[in-house]
Order: sequence, then C-alpha cells, then structure tokens
Amino acid sequence: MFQGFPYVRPGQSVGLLGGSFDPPHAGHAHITREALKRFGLDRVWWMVSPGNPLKARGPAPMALRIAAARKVIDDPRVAVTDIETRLGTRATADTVARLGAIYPGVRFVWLMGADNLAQFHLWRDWRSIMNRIPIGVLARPGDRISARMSPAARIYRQYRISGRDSQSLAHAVAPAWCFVNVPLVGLSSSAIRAQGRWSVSAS
Ligand SMILES: Nc1ncnc2c1ncn2[C@@H]1O[C@H](COP(=O)(O)OP(=O)(O)OP(=O)(O)O)[C@@H](O)[C@H]1O
Ligand SMILES: O=C(O)c1ccc[n+]([C@@H]2O[C@H](COP(=O)([O-])O)[C@@H](O)[C@H]2O)c1
Repeated sequence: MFQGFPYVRPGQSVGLLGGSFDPPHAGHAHITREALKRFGLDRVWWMVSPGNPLKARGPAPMALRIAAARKVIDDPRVAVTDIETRLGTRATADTVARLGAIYPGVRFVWLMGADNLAQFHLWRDWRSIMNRIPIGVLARPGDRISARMSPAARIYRQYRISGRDSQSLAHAVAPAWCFVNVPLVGLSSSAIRAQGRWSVSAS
C-alpha cells in the first residue's frame, strides 16, 4: 500500500466523502454516520480536497483542515485523508479512476450532499464518475427538490435505487445512485466562515 493511504480489504465497501472541509463541522459527521448505516458501508474516507475545481477562493491550509476534521469525527470506521494531495488529483473523475486502480476489488461509493447532486453535471467528466462507481446522495436542507430535478438526476433516472433499497448501493453495478432522506442538519462551512468562527486565512 502507498504511504499515507488507508488499508482496506478487497470486498469491503468504502464511502468517499470529498470536500473542502473549510471548516469541517457536525453536518459532515452526521452524513458520514448516516451513510455508514443507510448504505451499509464498512468505511468512510474523508478526502480533504486540495481545492474544489469549481471554487475560485482557495481553502485554508490542508494541515489545519485535516487537524480540525480529526476533532470533528472520531470513529474507527472513518479515516481523514489527504489522498488527493498524495495522488496529485483535483478532479473527482481522476481521483476515482486512480483509487480503482490502486485498490482492486474494493467497492467504492461516492458520497455527497444533495446540493452537490444539483451541480453534478458541471463537474469535469461527471458521466465517467457515474459510470464508474455508485453514488450515495444525502438530503440537505433546501436542496431536496433541486437535487432530484437536476440534470444528472434526470439523465440517470433509470439508474436510481430507491431509498428503501439503500443497502444494495455498494454492491450495485454502476451507474447506480441512491438518494436517502436522512434527518436534516442545517450546518455549512460557508455559514461558519461568515460568522467569523473559522478565521484562518486562505492558502
Ligand atoms: N449539513 C449538511 N447536510 C448534508 N450534506 C452536507 C452538509 N454539510 C456538508 N455536506 C456535504 O458534505 C460534502 C463536503 O461539503 P463541504 O466541505 O463543501 O462543506 P459545506 O458545508 O457544503 O461547505 P460550503 O458551505 O463552503 O459549500 C458535500 O458533498 C456537501 O454536500
Ligand atoms: O471534479 C470536479 O470537477 C469537481 C467539481 C466540484 C466539486 N468536486 C468535488 O466535490 C467535493 C465537494 O466539494 P466542496 O468544495 O463542495 O466541498 C470535493 O471532493 C470536490 O473535489 C469536484
């Protein structure tokens, strides 16, 4: 295994929660616990992003975001990682392709809040992500309708797995996606930054 990459056995399922985590907050921890339960995952890896390709503003330094993330979640099933920095990838399509090659036999599931499904069609090579790994979408305040009516949701509507069958997602052949209605937590990094509770200058 590459240094700094978490260990996982072939056949196990790993949810990938990519994010700026600028800062990490209890909403991230909440959807992680819900994803472990609802999608029957063995592990979740937080992939602290070197920088979202769609965001102009650079995030706070990686080391600060990683340290803060480890304070927000303390669960043996969850790893906080800087995998994309180690791989040298930024676009999720590239990250997912590389992880598939490094971890043959591991069942990866991409995790995201409903706000990201609404924008998913703007991501680079988004169809290649859809076609490569299953996607688990977690409800977020304000984004339920726009996510389910989004271009990605409409184009891939025949590949949607009902929330009742969410346990089958990690074993499904891509394309497959599942929206789960989890209890809503109205926290966001942008609100925390706006309140001045994360006053780290951007790198
Ligand atoms: N409260 C929440 N409920 C559901 N999903 C969430 C929540 N907070 C974050 N997420 C999801 O976690 C992932 C990483 O989020 P990110 O690090 O961008 O935090 P954020 O709060 O969305 O930040 P920002 O407000 O700056 O956009 C995204 O898929 C996002 O949709
Ligand atoms: O690959 C892309 O084009 C792309 C565009 C927007 C967001 N993403 C990824 O989506 C995840 C959530 O991003 P963010 O900044 O909303 O936390 C993070 O892993 C980003 O790298 C990826």
